[in-house]
Amino acid sequence: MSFSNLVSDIAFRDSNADERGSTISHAQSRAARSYASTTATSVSISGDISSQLHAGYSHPLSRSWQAERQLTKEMLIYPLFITDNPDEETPIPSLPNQYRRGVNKLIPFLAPLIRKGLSSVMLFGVPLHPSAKDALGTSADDPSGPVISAIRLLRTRFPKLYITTDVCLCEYTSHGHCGILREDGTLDNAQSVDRIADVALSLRNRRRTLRVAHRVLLMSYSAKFSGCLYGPFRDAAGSCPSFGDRRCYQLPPGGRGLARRAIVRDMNEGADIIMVKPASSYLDIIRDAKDLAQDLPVAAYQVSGEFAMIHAGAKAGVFDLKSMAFESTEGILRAGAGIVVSYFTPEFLDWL
Ligand SMILES: NCC(=O)CCC(=O)O
Ligand SMILES: [Zn+2]
Ligand SMILES: [Zn+2]
Repeated sequence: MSFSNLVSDIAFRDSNADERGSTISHAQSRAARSYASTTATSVSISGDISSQLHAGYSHPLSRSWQAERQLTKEMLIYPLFITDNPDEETPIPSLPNQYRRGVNKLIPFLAPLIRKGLSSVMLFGVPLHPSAKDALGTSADDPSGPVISAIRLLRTRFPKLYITTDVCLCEYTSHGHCGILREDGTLDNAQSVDRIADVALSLRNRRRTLRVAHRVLLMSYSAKFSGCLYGPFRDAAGSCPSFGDRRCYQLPPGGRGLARRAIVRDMNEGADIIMVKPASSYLDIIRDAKDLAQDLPVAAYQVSGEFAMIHAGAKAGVFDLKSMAFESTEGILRAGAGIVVSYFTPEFLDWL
């Protein structure tokens, strides 16, 4: 009889001990309870089993072993806002410690972070000149625009830095929506997808297709929910819609089924990474993504509103900033993410 058979046999006998009388030893009974409590939830167990869990949290190391995944520096992607004014460095009021920077400010800012272990950034373009915005988001693929200039610079100066770029039109459209609109103000999906694909190609220096451009990894914002949590980002990026909202092209917060369908669709279309955003209010969706896309890394974007809330809570004395930053991130990892896009990245590089 194998050990597990033996234990399950004991577990069975123990669970019926009240009626039949038990002859098993205390130690056996504990093993049996432990087995039963993890595998046979329908079996009711009498007696005090709480103390046997204590070993798991009585020591910092045994506590750390309880996590399937520990946060490491490599999991973090740091979002950056790049403006078209090369010398700019302006704090973003609603996004504590975050700045809009021009390309001339990037190297001095990033060099110390890279020394501390920063491995990846996500670039967002923030054109400040009103002339940079039109209905089609024409400047999104301007070769002299801020993002493409920043990519060139970072490639040269930090060859090991993993550069990711947001591909969207909202920073470049006069109406602030993420795609191309029809005359009645609704989103023209087919035209938008074509345009966004062109922008993606331009970020990869006009290779024929992204797939031909080897080593381009496609991270899909598969499960992007509409809602309140993007507010500070829109301040930062100047991408607030001038009318309406994004509810017709981002998921409704209650729409778990739609999110699951979007994840499966994107997986079938060849996404390399599935992203869920926001993160903390959508932990079930992160878990869904990990279950549905088992062979793909899952990323979670702890968005600007989540970051701002944690700062606001800490400032109000509700909790300690560092403890809360870790706790929220642990929740995101526990849900299933292996990559976290986070404005806390510079702090984590110090804390980890
Ligand atoms: N594509 C970028 C966003 O959707 C905004 C994220 C944020 O609010 O930080
Ligand atoms: Zn966006
Ligand atoms: Zn957008």
